[in-house]
Amino acid sequence: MAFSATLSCTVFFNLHKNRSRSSPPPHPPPISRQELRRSRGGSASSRSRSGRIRSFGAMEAATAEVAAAGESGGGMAKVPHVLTVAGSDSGAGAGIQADLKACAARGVYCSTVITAVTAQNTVGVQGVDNVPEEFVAEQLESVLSDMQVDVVKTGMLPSPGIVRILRKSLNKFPVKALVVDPVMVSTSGDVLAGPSVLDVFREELLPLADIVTPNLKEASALLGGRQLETIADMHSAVKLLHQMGPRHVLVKGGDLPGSCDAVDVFFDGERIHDLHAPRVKTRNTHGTGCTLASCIAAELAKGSSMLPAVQVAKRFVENALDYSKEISIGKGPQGPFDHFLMLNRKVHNFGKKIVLDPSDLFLYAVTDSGMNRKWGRSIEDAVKAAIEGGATIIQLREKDAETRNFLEAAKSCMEVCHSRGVPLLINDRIDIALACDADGIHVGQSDMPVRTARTLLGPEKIIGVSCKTPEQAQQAYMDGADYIGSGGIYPTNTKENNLTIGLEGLKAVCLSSKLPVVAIGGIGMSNAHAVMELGLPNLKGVAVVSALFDRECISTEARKLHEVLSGAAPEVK
Ligand SMILES: Cc1ncc(COP(=O)(O)OP(=O)(O)O)c(N)n1
Ligand SMILES: Cc1nc(C(=O)O)sc1CCOP(=O)(O)O
Ligand SMILES: [Mg+2]
Repeated sequence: MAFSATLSCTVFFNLHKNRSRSSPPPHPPPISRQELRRSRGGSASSRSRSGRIRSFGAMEAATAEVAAAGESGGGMAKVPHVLTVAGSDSGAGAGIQADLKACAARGVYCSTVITAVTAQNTVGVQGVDNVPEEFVAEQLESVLSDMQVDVVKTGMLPSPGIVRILRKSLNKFPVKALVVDPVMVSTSGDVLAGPSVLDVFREELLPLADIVTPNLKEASALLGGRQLETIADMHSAVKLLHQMGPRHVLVKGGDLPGSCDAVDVFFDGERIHDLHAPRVKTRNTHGTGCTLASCIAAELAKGSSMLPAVQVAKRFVENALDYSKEISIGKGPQGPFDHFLMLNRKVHNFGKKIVLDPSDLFLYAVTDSGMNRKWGRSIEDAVKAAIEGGATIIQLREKDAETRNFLEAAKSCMEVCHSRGVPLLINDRIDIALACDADGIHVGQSDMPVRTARTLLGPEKIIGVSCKTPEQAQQAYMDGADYIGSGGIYPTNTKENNLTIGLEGLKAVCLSSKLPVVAIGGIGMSNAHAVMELGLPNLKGVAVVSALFDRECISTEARKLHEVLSGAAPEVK
């Protein structure tokens, strides 16, 4: 493997070195089979007519090595692979860049054949430079001759010649599916493929397509300027487009006037499906067409059939738009969205606090639904009062709450906590933590294992784990927990059948782990000082339930406890 990687880099470097943007060399014909054969067995590189060095010998050797490893069952797995044949968008919202991001987000490898380079931003398209047709052919040959492409997805095909070249390549190197996004006009209204392309597009490409995905304007152009203003018009359009040869048609109704849903119409040659989705209100829609088509291609590459592929792709785009509503890139009317935001919300962070500061454990307030009910308080009001009194971190421990109520309360508490700069953790329920985008969770020894929780939550979330023994404390560190909750320090009525480990047990846990520790169980005004007096460097605070929430005035109790912990006031008996 390492050997092939070295050779591949050499090939890239040699080609790259010899291509200067300022003085483009005359383009040589695509690599011929003969040329490849000539170079076999000979030197590791050969000089083409343009003077560029091509390391065909090296490339062949590398290919042979990989093929041999595959044949010998060397544990190599075929990765689903989409090749996008499209234009580059310098603003990276659409085109090749959107295709790469969409495929990566869907877990599919994406190679690229660039047909044109656009100078583009959120305002519009400032310039277009088509890649010479021979060089589009060369890119196609390079990828398709080597890389086991499953699905080809097309975007901007700016000249009839490029469409013909693509058709020839597809005849030479058949793939499982062809997804055609007939990009003609950019979202800003700039023309990316003129009327001269339309005929050859209809005649040469659509008959090969497994699906074509025009928006209303593109469908209208393909149908000779037919007016498409209603869903009934879209129904006629899909049938007419189907007669041009593609096996499936998806006409996207995003621009349909007066509809509150985004309705796309799908036709498989037999049945029409109206695919409804709620319209996401956002400025960040640049690149949705490219992304949708790439996601369809990605799902097909994974082995999906067409309708499920379209449905998954639609949901992905909706989700990405929804998650990206708040982002602002560029000054123009239409911004790009973020394909990875739903995976990496915390990377963006939007100014929120994300990692645990050990001093956050100082006065750790853990809620209890029974106590709030008893005192007639909402969880949100209880949390507000605890923070007002000085709580430094909140855990929602709602053992008997119904899921939907818990989630709604958790969302409100997130607002309360974040507006006050206090982290919010969820006890036990990773589903709730994910759904409300909490700062993390607290798990016990019989809850979800820390490693699994980490995989689900990602590297930025806080994970606390309960430990009663030194062994558990060592394991918590190895599993990647952020802190330890250790108890019960004293007997408690809040948690049934809880083992009391005492101050000695707490000391043993603290000494056997490098993690910050918070003490819990039966702690209140009368004994908090004794706990902190142990003076262990990683003992960072106390966690309390009843001492705050089973009292008449939560904020007053929190304030008094804070003072005791700070050593600013004498112990209250
Ligand atoms: C800070 C803190 N420490 C310990 C616990 C107890 O968690 P667990 O052992 O999972 O028990 P339950 O709270 O789920 O009953 C905690 N919640 N918080
Ligand atoms: C939730 C919890 N965990 C404990 C442990 O020992 O791990 S003791 C406990 C209950 C703590 O409630 P109070 O502050 O009312 O005693
Ligand atoms: Mg638990």
